Amino acid sequence: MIDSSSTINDSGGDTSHTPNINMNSVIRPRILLTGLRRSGKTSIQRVIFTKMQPSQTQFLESTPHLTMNQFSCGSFISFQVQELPGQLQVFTSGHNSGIEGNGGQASSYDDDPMQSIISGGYDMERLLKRCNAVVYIIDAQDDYSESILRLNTIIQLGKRLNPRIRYEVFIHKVDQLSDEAKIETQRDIHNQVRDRSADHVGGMDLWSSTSITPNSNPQDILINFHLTSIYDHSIFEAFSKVIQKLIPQFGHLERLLNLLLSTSNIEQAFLFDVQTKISIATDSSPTDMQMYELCCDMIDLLINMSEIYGKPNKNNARTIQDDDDDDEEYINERGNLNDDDDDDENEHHHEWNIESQNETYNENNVPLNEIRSNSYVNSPLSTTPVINHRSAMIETTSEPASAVFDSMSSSVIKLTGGRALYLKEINRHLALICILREEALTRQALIDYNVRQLKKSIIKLFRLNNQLSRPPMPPSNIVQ
Ligand SMILES: Nc1nc2c(ncn2[C@@H]2O[C@H](COP(=O)(O)OP(=O)(O)OP(=O)(O)O)[C@@H](O)[C@H]2O)c(=O)[nH]1
Repeated sequence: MIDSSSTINDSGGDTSHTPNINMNSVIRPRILLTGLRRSGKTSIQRVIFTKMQPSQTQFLESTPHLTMNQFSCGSFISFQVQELPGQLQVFTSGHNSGIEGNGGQASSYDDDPMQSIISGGYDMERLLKRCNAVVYIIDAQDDYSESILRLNTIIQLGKRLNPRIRYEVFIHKVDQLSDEAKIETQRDIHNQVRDRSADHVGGMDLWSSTSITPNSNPQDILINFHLTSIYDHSIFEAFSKVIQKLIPQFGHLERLLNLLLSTSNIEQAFLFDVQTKISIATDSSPTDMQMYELCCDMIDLLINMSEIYGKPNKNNARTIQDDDDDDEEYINERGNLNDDDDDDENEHHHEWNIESQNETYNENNVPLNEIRSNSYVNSPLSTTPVINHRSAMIETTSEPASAVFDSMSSSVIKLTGGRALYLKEINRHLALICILREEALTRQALIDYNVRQLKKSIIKLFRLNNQLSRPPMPPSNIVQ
């Protein structure tokens, strides 16, 4: 996805807009991603959003400047990730409300067009005022006392400027730690952050109301700790939790999934963004990490099998303009419901029933005619990070949404141990994955029906949201 219309100023905020891109009207939560240098900030983004192999991240170079990526999943979720470089001195002594310098590294940027930003300092106050969540990365393999000090400084500043910020602390690179060491490290970091926070308020322990389970009192600090690594699914799960808390519709989605569970004899349900494998919603039961991993593997399996054995659907030949259009068609055209009935049959036979068409593809497997007519880059549906005009500050990649994930995509996998996984496409970017007992599949027609109703409800929910977030159109009879 990417919105190529905005530029960011030294504080990372939007400063200009082009009028014709829908995404500008969509609420876009901001995540400030920070931590000491080499803690793993860039690696996390690359692994989640650009499918970089974890082992490749060791060749990443240090990020010298503030970067901003904008992401969206379907027409549903859109958010910005601002990565604050680790090597910068965020707070200089005697001035704790802004970033004054760059920790003595200005000289290395003397010829850099970004110099004014670096030497002029990032406006930390503005960054914190405008962000919804701070994701703070602590390298668990390193001595983390300095990192905790810095986190605490940010928390104190944020508490004053924007008490509603959520702090999501990723205790990162735990792949090298034993299970006991992980728990011990988490406890130690939690205690240190709490103790330092208590020091700052004159010994008063705000943490009695702080949280791992955040309290609703706006004066409280909303802080959560996650054990993460790019070498397993923990980073996807942790980032999913961050995103879920920022999605205004999450409560509605959770209720819809709960309803599906209770009516269809399903144990757990996830709504996944297929491209990133971020789960944007789950039912309210506790997440089973093993099942979460199986769901991620199921997405990979389905996409890989479809790419090998499937062919792009004829329906995909039309240009990708907006999922809203797709959604409307889905709701309005009985034909699509019939397609779903075909899907059900497809599930039984595990076929990748995608019709062929004559198209030219680029190296990313994107039909060229689609690129010409409406680039994925500007599609509000794509998950692809898009570059901004201020290219020195904006990271970009161009991974298109999968050309083979469409309304025909569905699968049922029976696991050993009597359980099964059930996957169904919701829209071009979202998949519903359910975990259920194999016996529940004897009533698969009921499940299919309920899933179709769920799909319609989700599409309507987000259509409504999009309508509400768009500025009202001026009456057509007014001459401007
Ligand atoms: N073992 C392990 N190494 C990791 C993990 N995540 C990142 N790394 C490694 O940590 C190193 C630093 O990663 P980066 O992503 O460049 O760190 P950064 O925070 O962006 O660094 P700066 O740009 O300098 O602030 C790389 O060698 C990564 O391969 C992880 O989960 N486990």
